[in-house]
Amino acid sequence: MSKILVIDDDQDICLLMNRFLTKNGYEVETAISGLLGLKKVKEFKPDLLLTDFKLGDIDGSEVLKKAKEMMPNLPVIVITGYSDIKVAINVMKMGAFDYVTKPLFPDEILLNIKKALKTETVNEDSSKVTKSKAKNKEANYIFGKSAIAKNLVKQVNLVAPTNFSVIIYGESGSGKEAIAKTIHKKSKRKDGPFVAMDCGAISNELAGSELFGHEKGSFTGAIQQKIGHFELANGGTLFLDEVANLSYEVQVSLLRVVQEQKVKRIGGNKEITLDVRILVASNEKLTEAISKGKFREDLYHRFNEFNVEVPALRERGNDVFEFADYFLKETNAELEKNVKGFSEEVRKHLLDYPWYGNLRELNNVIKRATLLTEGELIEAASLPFEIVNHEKMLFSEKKEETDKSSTPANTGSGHLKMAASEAEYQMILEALKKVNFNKSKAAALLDIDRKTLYNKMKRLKI
Ligand SMILES: Nc1ncnc2c1ncn2[C@@H]1O[C@H](COP(=O)(O)OP(=O)(O)OP(=O)(O)O)[C@@H](O)[C@H]1O
Repeated sequence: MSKILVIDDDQDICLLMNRFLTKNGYEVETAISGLLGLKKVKEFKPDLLLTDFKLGDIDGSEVLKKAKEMMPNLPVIVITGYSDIKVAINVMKMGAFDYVTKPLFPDEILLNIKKALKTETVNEDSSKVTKSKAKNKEANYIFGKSAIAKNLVKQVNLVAPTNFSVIIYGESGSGKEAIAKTIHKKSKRKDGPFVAMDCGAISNELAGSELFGHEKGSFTGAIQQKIGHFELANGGTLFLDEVANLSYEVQVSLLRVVQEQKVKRIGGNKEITLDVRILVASNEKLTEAISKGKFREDLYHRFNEFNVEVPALRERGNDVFEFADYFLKETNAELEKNVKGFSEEVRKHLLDYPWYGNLRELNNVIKRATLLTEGELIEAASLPFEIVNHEKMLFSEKKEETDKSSTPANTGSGHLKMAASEAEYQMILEALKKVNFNKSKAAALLDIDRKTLYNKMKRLKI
């Protein structure tokens, strides 16, 4: 029976999740603060951690970091509000398995939990699993038809058959790992292992032994021999995601291993000869990391035999529909549903929204919308408020900025009614944002009843 720890400062959510997950066959523990939660990570040793981001004491990123220090392979799902999508992107960079947005839908959480528990982490015997997963993904890989996508395909096809190291740049969630897998699958090494390591998620102390392995007893805590990722990837490809996060000392050892194509486990004497192709990814330019003193220039030159830019989803134009159809098909299969497509209004939002979290965000939005859809088409009502209203919210943010620099004297004249509506619009939007778009809470904050709030939102087209 898998063990799940739920951390949420809302007692009711803890209670509900406990009941729901227990009913679904999990052993559950809950904690109502970050610090209590961390104590339970140590004692309960969960197989999965589900944590809210906004906790009473420390925040979700702190919980994630500390929990990963204690249990590096623990999958962590973080709960955020949709208005905090940038928070979600950051926790993903820090090694969260996934994020879910509020309001919570138990079925969606269950789906994520099952996926997280099924995904095997790279360890001594998992290189085969990684191999077969890469095969599946390649069959379903969507390239898109936009000019920018065609250019990406050209670059991938060009570099894949060579033995070049490649730096893959791209925003979070844009598909860097998917590109790395594709390069591997199109290379002569395709029958060898593809091993991925997320350098953003791992502490400095552990990064060395994850990469190079260690012998039993080589340091306190090394209770067993560990085979490093280089050895696991021998004969295949090693993908180092967020490579600029490795400490300077680890970078020194990494350079030596890459240059000599030989590795010694920490505390060991035997040299193991390697044949490993290295692909790395970063969402900041490594040249910038060099100028900040975060990344070694010699290592950069080793890796920079070729580089590939994965475009942001917002730059791919109509490709968004191809991805959306693909994610819908996948979700239909997963949920045994038969949602046929998207309404015209939804298609418009898919195209207009800036997708800060790229393909990962699109995938999550489509999953939830599919779950909520009972008819044949996904309608705008199943999309998050922030996506449907993003233009208004952008406008309100811009307006806030201009308002800060304006004085009553220079704001010009206007109609009194318009000014009153505008003020009302701003106050309602602010209140909604403050309470994560919970309408009951927003009504309480504004000291009006829910019905009045609904009417005003309708009139003001919020
Ligand atoms: N071309 C593609 N076709 C279908 N799905 C894709 C494609 N590229 C990426 N995905 C999906 O989008 C999600 C994000 O992709 P991926 O993990 O490769 O992004 P990333 O840039 O490596 O993210 P991060 O910056 O967080 O490491 C994954 O669920 C992946 O399966």
